[in-house]
Amino acid sequence: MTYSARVITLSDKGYTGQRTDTSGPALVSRLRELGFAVEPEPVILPDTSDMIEEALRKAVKENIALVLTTGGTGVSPRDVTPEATRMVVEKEIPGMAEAMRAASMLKTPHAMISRAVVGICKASLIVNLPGSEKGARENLAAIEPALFHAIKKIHGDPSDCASAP
Ligand SMILES: Nc1ncnc2c1ncn2[C@@H]1O[C@H](COP(=O)(O)OP(=O)(O)OP(=O)(O)O)[C@@H](O)[C@H]1O
Ligand SMILES: Nc1nc2c(c(=O)[nH]1)N[C@H]1C(S)=C(S)[C@@H](COP(=O)(O)O)O[C@H]1N2
Repeated sequence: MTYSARVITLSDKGYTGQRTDTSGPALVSRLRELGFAVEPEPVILPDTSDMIEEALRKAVKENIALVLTTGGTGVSPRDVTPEATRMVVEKEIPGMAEAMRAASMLKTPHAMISRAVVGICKASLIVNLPGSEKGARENLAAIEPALFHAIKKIHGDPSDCASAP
């Protein structure tokens, strides 16, 4: 089974062309390696709550199985990705967000600043990742071991959890 995926980059500088978005393309590339049918171009938006919420709802409506966001998880005044994500998700998966922070703390103490949220809306798993390419890659790597199992369960796989790889 091939699952669909979309990457959404949240970056004021990326949106206005002041910075080249390398985090979005890095995530697209990793998702492709993992076997997702991922759209080649990341969606780039500014750190604006309404626009983020709208983009997430659109992805849910289109039944995108995995939506990765990168950026806006920190504590800068304009960082609103977790709040916008919470407006959309019906269930949070705190363990996945905690796993990302725990693994990231082994890389940098700044990891504790990320307020990333992971949650589900209908058939979509939404994962917030930090903005830097390094942070985005490392956080995704932390949840990769449970990613397909989570997505299969979201899509109603009735198999026994204990027997799943
Ligand atoms: N989309 C991106 N691609 C590449 N590097 C990024 C991206 N977003 C952030 N970074 C890097 O991560 C660092 C921390 O990200 P953060 O979002 O706090 O920066 P920022 O300058 O507030 O970004 P922005 O104004 O674009 O939202 C940035 O200084 C930059 O080096
Ligand atoms: N694994 C990992 N997690 C990380 C980082 C990193 O380099 N590696 N960067 C941290 C930093 S510096 C910040 S400010 C927060 C939030 O980043 P964001 O505001 O760009 O989303 O993510 C953190 N999480």
